[in-house]
Amino acid sequence: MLTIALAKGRTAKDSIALLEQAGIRFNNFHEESRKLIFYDQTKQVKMLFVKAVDVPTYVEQGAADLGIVGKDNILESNGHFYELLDLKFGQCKMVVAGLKEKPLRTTSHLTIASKYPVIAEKYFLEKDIQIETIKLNGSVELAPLIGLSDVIVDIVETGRTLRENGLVIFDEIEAISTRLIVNKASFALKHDLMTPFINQIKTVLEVKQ
Ligand SMILES: Nc1ncnc2c1ncn2[C@@H]1O[C@H](COP(=O)(O)OP(=O)(O)OP(=O)(O)O)[C@@H](O)[C@H]1O
Ligand SMILES: O=P(O)(O)OC[C@H]1O[C@H](OP(=O)(O)OP(=O)(O)O)[C@H](O)[C@@H]1O
Repeated sequence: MLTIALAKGRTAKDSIALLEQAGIRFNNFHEESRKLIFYDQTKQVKMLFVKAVDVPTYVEQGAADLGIVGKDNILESNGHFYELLDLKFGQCKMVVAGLKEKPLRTTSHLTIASKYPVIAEKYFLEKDIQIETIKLNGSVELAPLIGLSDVIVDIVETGRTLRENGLVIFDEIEAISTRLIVNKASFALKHDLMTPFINQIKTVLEVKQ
């Protein structure tokens, strides 16, 4: 059997739809269910329905053979696993943003608010800019408005949240989308099960292009 950790939340519907198109349909699955484990009709695939940020941990630890999760959480986890496929949904970008009347000063010490401290620190370290990171868990755009931080590192999709709070993008760090990740040992040891599974998903993605 293959175990797949699937991110709850925003991308869950698209993840389930993609697996269905690939012929993997989970019994009794609906997003409002409080169940956390689902089996496909053939009992070949077990799905763990987990918080997006935890998917890399499940896969790295081998609690799941595969994971479906955003590139943002992959980068933030610094995890050791294979990233096999770009599933092309959940598209957005990771940016540095701030108040338009307070442009980014790269010469002095900066305070960054973010849900993604690892990504933020890596970005500014590569630019040789000293930063202090304030970890927030949501509503990150508030931080520069109330003087909690100079800038933010966060996801932008439509740009509406930035716009409605008078913030602008200073730099784009990385394009984000949902990816298929695989535990390294499972990739070797469960190759016979894994290969058809991955190929089915690849075929769906090719048809969509
Ligand atoms: N506008 C967006 N905002 C946030 N994430 C987005 C957006 N568009 C696509 N995504 C992707 O969807 C994934 C899941 O987002 P979601 O908001 O459900 O998770 P989350 O940040 O863990 O939520 P929460 O902390 O509120 O539970 C993100 O990791 C990202 O890859
Ligand atoms: O560019 P937009 O389309 O406005 O989307 C971007 C917003 O969406 C996400 O927040 P989310 O909705 O997950 O809420 P949160 O603030 O609780 O993280 C992200 O952190 C931005 O705030």
